[in-house]
Amino acid sequence: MYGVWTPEQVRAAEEPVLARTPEGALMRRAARGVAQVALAELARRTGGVTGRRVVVLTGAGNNGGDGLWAGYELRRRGVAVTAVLLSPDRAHPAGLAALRKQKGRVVTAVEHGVAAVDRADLVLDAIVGTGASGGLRPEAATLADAAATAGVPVVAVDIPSGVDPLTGVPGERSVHAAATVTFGARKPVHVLAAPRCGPVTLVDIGLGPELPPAPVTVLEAPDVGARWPVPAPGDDKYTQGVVGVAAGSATYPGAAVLAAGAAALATSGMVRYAGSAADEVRAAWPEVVATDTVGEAGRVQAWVVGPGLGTDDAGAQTLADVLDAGLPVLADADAVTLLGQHAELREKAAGAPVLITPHAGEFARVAELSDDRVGSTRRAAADLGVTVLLKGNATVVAAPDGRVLVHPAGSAWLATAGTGDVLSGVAGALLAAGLDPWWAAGCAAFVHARAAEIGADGAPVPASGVQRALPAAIRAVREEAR
Ligand SMILES: NC(=O)C1=CN([C@@H]2O[C@H](COP(=O)(O)OP(=O)(O)OC[C@H]3O[C@@H](n4cnc5c(N)ncnc54)[C@H](OP(=O)(O)O)[C@@H]3O)[C@@H](O)[C@H]2O)[C@@H](O)CC1
Ligand SMILES: [K+]
Repeated sequence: MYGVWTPEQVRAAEEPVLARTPEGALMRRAARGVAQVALAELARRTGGVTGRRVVVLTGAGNNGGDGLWAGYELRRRGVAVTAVLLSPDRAHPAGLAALRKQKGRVVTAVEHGVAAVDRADLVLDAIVGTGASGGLRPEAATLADAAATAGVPVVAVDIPSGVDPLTGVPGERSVHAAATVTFGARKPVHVLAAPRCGPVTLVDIGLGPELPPAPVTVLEAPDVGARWPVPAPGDDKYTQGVVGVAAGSATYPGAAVLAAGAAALATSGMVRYAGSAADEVRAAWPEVVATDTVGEAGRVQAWVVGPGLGTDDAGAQTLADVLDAGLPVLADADAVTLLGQHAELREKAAGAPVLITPHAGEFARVAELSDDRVGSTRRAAADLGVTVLLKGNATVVAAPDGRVLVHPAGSAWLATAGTGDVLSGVAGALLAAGLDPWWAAGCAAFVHARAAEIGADGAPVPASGVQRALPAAIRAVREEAR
């Protein structure tokens, strides 16, 4: 796992390090990291570096300074470097002088910049970094658009300019980077807007000891694989955790089949189903023990409730029954809507080991959702007293105690109907196996995304295909944990 820090925390950590290092040393280190990545990209894409053309889009702040110093490093390796200065009077003086001394070309008129970008092999985006506010200004946007139109790859310095460093929300016009080089610590934009950043390289500038505990964690395959519940020699079907699934209806049996099947594939204990889609569930998953009501279901260690449940009185009663059982609960879809509608259900859930898994629309029924998805999810978890998993391009999970994780989107394959039902079955199975809701949510989101990638394999995949790929995904993360 690795941590993510806010731009403010990174700036605070930089201060003491800047104070004890010679002037400019941090920036030089950052710039060398940028140059290394740029050289590797040039070599990979064009087969060489000498004489290749790199354009540095240069803003007025220290991000522009990084770019100019990176340009200087590239000149020393024989690269033809042109810096386009967006604020000529405020360009970083030492960086500019160094680049000029190495005979780098410097232009200030936007049309000259556009012409240079058109002919470039690579563009360095040093327009703006953590000091950004709002989308790109018109001149910067014209240059970024020119790179996109000409199909010239962009390496972003620290962050893709025009994308909010804290929320990852792109401004109206912003940079699409092929790769990003960041310094000191990863920032939220790198995981919330991963597709905008491309692969992110982290350059160590010695901030480690100055950083507070990470406010946001990102899980990696070994974290998930090591925690995935598998039977030990003494286990039987009960000791591994029995999942109860209260989902689906005669009108929507599919949700029940997807959730119950996913639960059956996620861990090897036992799955019980309670609801009006019992026949369909039995037909698809003969190993699932199906009954009509929660009361008849027999003992379980955790409940999955909500997908396809309906939001009428019967649905509310089912949710109340499940919450009254005093077991870990995964509440998704209609169960989230019901929590939004009924204060007494929210009271039952508060403080219990409950995980809710809303998409943005459902989230807005239980809490306020702003552009700051991490902040919104953290607040919702604290206010509701339950763990919250907010679905979306990047998944955000927050526990009431303040722990937050983000699962960066690797692909968009999961944006299809029914995949949420699969996720709920997987997360419910992990709750039944004894994982705490935050870990259950993080591990389920990880494996779910991996299953989508495996299932898709370059072509759209329906939810049942994601479900079928679960064993391969679990196998892969367990393998990576070895
Ligand atoms: N501290 C250090 O030693 C180290 C710092 N490091 C580097 O410094 C970066 C932070 O530098 P920073 O604080 O100078 O701010 P920065 O991101 O360059 O932006 C400010 C400038 O951008 C402008 N601007 C704002 N919004 C804009 C927009 N939407 N579109 C266009 N322009 C916009 C704004 O203009 P103004 O509002 O003043 O007119 C202002 O001039 C950090 O990301 C990292 O790269 C590394 O070298 C490691 C060592
Ligand atoms: K940038």
